[in-house]
Amino acid sequence: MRKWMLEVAIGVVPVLLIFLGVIGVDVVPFIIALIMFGVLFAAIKLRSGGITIGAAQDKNRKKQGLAKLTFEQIGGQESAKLELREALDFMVRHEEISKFGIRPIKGILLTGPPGTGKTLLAKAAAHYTNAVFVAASGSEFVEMYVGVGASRIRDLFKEARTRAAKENKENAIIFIDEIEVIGGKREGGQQREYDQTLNQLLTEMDGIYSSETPRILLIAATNRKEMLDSALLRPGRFDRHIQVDLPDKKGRMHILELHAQNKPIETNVNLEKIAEESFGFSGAQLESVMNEAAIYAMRDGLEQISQAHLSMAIDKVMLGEKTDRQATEEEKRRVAIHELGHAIAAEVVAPGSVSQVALSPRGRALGYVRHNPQDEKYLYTKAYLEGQIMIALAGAAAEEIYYGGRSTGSSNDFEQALNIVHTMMTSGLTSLGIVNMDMVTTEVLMHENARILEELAEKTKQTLLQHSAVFDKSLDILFQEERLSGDQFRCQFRDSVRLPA
Ligand SMILES: Nc1ncnc2c1ncn2[C@@H]1O[C@H](COP(=O)(O)OP(=O)(O)OP(=O)(O)O)[C@@H](O)[C@H]1O
Ligand SMILES: [Zn+2]
Repeated sequence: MRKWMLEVAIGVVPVLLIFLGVIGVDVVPFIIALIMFGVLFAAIKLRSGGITIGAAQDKNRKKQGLAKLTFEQIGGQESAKLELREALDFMVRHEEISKFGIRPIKGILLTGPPGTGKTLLAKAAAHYTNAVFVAASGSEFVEMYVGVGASRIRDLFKEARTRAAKENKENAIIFIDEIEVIGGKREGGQQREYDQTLNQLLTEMDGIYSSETPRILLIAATNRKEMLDSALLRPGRFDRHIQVDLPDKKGRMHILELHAQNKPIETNVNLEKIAEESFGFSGAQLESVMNEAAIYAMRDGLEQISQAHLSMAIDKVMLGEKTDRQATEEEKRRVAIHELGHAIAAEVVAPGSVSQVALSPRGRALGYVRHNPQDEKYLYTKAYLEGQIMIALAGAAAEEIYYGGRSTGSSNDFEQALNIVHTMMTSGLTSLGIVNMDMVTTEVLMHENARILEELAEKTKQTLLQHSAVFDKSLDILFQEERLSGDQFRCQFRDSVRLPA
C-alpha cells in the first residue's frame, strides 16, 4: 500500500464513521472490523520484514556505519593496504583514468583466512574514497526463496545509488562478505538455488558505467577463492585480487597495540613477547586475547592488565575455555605420553624448540606442547617439512609404542601432517617431482601420500625408541606436576643422551 493511500484512509474513515453515527447507523461493527483489519495488516507487515524492529535496525546501522574507520586503524596488512589503495586511486582519479581510456575497476576480491580484517579493509576503502558503504553477507542468502536473493542484490545496488544521491556522494562501495555462498561454481548442481542470485549480481556489475554517478565499486571477501565461479573472476568483474594473510610478527604487534589503546595495561608489559607467542593468530583472535586479558584482570580485582593475564588469554584463545571435565588417570597418562612424543620429536628435529609441555583439562586439547617462537619462514626446505611431519606424527607414534595402538586424540595431528604432505607435493618436493596436480590420478597421489607418511612414521618411532630413557623420566615429572618447562625437559634430554642406551 502506498503511503498517501494510508494517509487518506486515516483521514477519511473517522469522518465517515461520525457521519454514519449522526444519521443513526450502528457504527460498532464497523469499528470492530476496522480494528481487526489493522491488527492483521500490522502482523503481515511484521512477518514480511516491512516494519523493522529497533534491534535489527540498530544492527544494520552498526554494520553500515563506518565509524570513520581509516587504514591507519588496521594493524599490519601493509601490502594489502597498499594494493587496495592503489586500486582505489583509480576510483578517485577517474578523470585521468578515462583520458587514458583505462577500463575502471568494478570489483575487488579480498581473499584470506577468517578474521584477518577483510571487512575492516572494505570499510576503510569507503572512508578513503568518501563513498557510501552498503554491506551484505553471503550467509544472508542461505535458504532464501527462489527470486528473493536476486531481488536482494537489486536492492543493494538501488540502495547504493539512492544513498549516494541523498548524501551527495560521488562514490559508493558495495561490500559482499562470504561471496562464495552465492558465487560458488555453477556446474555443481546443488548450488542451483543461488544461480539466479549470482546471475543478478553479474548483470548488475555489467550495468556499472564509469560515466554514471555514483561510481560503484564492489568489494567481495572470501576465504575460499577456489570455490568461486569463473564468471565472477573475469575481466570487468572481480578482476583485482588482494590477498589478506595472517599477520606476521610485526603485524601482530601493531594489531595488539591498536586493541590495547582503550585498555589499562601495566607499564612493564612486554607486548612484543605476546606478539611472538601468538604466532598464527588472526587479527580477530588477537582482539580476543586483549579482551580476555582484560576480563582476567577484572576477575582478579586489579586495575591493570599484566603480562600473566595476557599469557593466560593466549592459552585460552588457543585452546578454548578451561572445562570442568576432569580427565581420568588413565586418560591423563595417555595424554602425557602423546604430548611427550610430540615434544621429543620437536627437540630432536629442532633442538631448543620446546618451551613447555603441559597437561590441562581444557577445551578439546587435554595437553599441549608449546614451542619457542621460531623465526618466521617464507620458504621451506624438504628437510624442514619432513621434520614438521615427524613432530605431528610423534603423538600417535608414542601411543603406539606404549599402548600398541592409537586413540582418537590424533586426528588434528594427522590433518596437519596431510596438509604438509600436500604442500610438499604441490611444491615438487616429493618423488613425483614437479607435477600438475590436476593431471595426477587420485590413486597415484594416495600412494605417494601413504609412502611418505609410512616412511616418516617409522622414522619417528625409531627416534622415540632411541630416547626412551628421556621419555620415562619426563613422563614421571609430567604426570606429577602436569607441567614440564622446556629447560627441565632438555635437562632430561642431556642426561639420558649421554648414557648409551
Ligand atoms: N588487521 C587488523 N587490525 C586490527 N583489528 C583487526 C585486524 N584484523 C582483524 N581485526 C579484529 O577482528 C575483527 C574481525 O575482523 P574482520 O571482520 O575485518 O575480519 P574478516 O577478515 O572480515 O573476517 P571474516 O572472514 O570472518 O568475515 C575486527 O573487528 C577487529 O576487531
Ligand atoms: Zn597430538
